[in-house]
Amino acid sequence: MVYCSSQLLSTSFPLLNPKTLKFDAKYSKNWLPLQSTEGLVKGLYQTRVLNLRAMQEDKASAVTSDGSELRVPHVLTVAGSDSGAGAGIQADLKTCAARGGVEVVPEDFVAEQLKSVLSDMRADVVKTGMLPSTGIVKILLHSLKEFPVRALVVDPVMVSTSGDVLAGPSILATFREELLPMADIVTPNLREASVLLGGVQLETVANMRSAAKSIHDMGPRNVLVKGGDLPASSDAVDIFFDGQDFYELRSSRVKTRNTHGTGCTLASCIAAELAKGHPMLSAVKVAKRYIETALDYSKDIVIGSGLQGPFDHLSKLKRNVHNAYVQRAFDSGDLFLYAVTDSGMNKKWGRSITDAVKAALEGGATIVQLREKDAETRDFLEAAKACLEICRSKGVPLLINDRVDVALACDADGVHVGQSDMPTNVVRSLLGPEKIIGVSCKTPQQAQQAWIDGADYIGSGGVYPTNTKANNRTIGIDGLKTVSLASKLPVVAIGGIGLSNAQSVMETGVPNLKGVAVVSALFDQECVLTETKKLHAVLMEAASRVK
Ligand SMILES: Cc1ncc(COP(=O)(O)OP(=O)(O)O)c(N)n1
Ligand SMILES: Cc1ncsc1CCOP(=O)(O)O
Ligand SMILES: [Mg+2]
Repeated sequence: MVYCSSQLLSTSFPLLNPKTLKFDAKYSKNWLPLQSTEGLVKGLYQTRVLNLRAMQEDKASAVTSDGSELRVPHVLTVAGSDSGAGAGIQADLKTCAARGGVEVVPEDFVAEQLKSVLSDMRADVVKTGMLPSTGIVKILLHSLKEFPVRALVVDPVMVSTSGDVLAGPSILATFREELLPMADIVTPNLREASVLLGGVQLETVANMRSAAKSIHDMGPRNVLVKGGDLPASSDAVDIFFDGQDFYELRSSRVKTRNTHGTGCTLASCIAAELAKGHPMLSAVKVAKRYIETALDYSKDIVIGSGLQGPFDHLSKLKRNVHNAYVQRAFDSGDLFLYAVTDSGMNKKWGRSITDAVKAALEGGATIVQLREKDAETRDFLEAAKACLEICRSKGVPLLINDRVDVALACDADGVHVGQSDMPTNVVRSLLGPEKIIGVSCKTPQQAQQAWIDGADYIGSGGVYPTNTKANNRTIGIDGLKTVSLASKLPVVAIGGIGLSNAQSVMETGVPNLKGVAVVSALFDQECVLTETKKLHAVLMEAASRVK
């Protein structure tokens, strides 16, 4: 058992040549001063070249030009070292580098180092991996009581993905009685869940659900039972339980031997997302998608000759090395006033797409979709790039309707697809874990499938008859309710919605109905700005009544 003693907390993609990847003090010359221009600070935030000494001097934060403090998300992991660099601290480091996070604990002063790091650098999240003795667990718990953090992520590493037993039974009682009650999330694989529960057989998804419930009874706020080893399952199914609801998280099983370190990586990714301030369920979903994407990206690489090989944590960074934009996480509140453009309507009123989008944003649109059915691909792409710049300047997500190719080409925030468009799971695999994907659903079955396929929200309608989409079946308020109740995904209502009926839509009383998507009510109008402002006011009024 070794604790990594590197001085460097994290690294950045300019340094991430896999052949030369080292965590070495010599990289400190790459340190960019934290007290600098906002642009540089943002660049730093994105590239995360963090040097321990500088971090200590600057208290892990910087001041932007508007005087606000910029906190650097910080994950401290306390885990074992894997000399093969696929699991343990090495997997944690690479995951945090890929997802944006920081960490390391020196070797022989566990208690002192925990104290010095937690007291001085204000870690947001602590993630644990292999903890070899009750002594170390107790030191950790003592430090966390003295210096509380926002979240504790416990990967109860007792049995590796390869089946090796990594922590003896002596530690089990301490895990159950002391560590788990402190955890915000615990992420056992099937074997670990079984060990925690005294050796019960876990062979089905139903078994995993009851295991998640029983482990939750031991005290952690959330439990993720990972079903990667579930026999006879074509999907990789995990069960997330937050004490109230169960969520079945599915991803396609990537056929590869390179699964070494997936457990560490998943927990590290959850920690990194929590450190960035994302809610638990969204952190877990992003982490699962990140694993799926990274496994798929590196399924064919051959490293070593063992039964399992490591995968490539930094695949996404390598693909997007020139792309400095860091997309913020999707928030269901973004669906509140969803503006969907229509090239025909803009032409009719003699305005460009960009002017239409600018006006909608000024009027209070909270998300924009470019639905340009008649546009030539090249024109669509140019318009999308221009609109994306406008939307990003306002912090509003921009989605592309139907055209995954256009979304990829301009790096849009996401895509909306319908039942006859590209399948959602394929869109997810093309866009990666972070992009926003919306799916049109008219039935409960479609809504359930949307969740399974990795959608972020559902668009449901037409709630009322519409002239905008030909031959569109109207499902009414009752249809909207049925679809919404069939899913935990947030829902936006669409179809024939405008000033006269938006309030009744919002007052349907379904908790996951988060807003309305409108085309003609905004864009088949003389003044987009005025109409958007009016609709915004109606929605605000409806929201205040619902509260
Ligand atoms: C938010 C939102 N919901 C539903 C749709 C409709 O999508 P689809 O069924 O694919 O039909 P087209 O819009 O492509 O004609 C949507 N675009 N947006
Ligand atoms: C794209 C779409 N999908 C279902 S209804 C609809 C059209 C909505 O347009 P409008 O808001 O003008 O009724
Ligand atoms: Mg479509």
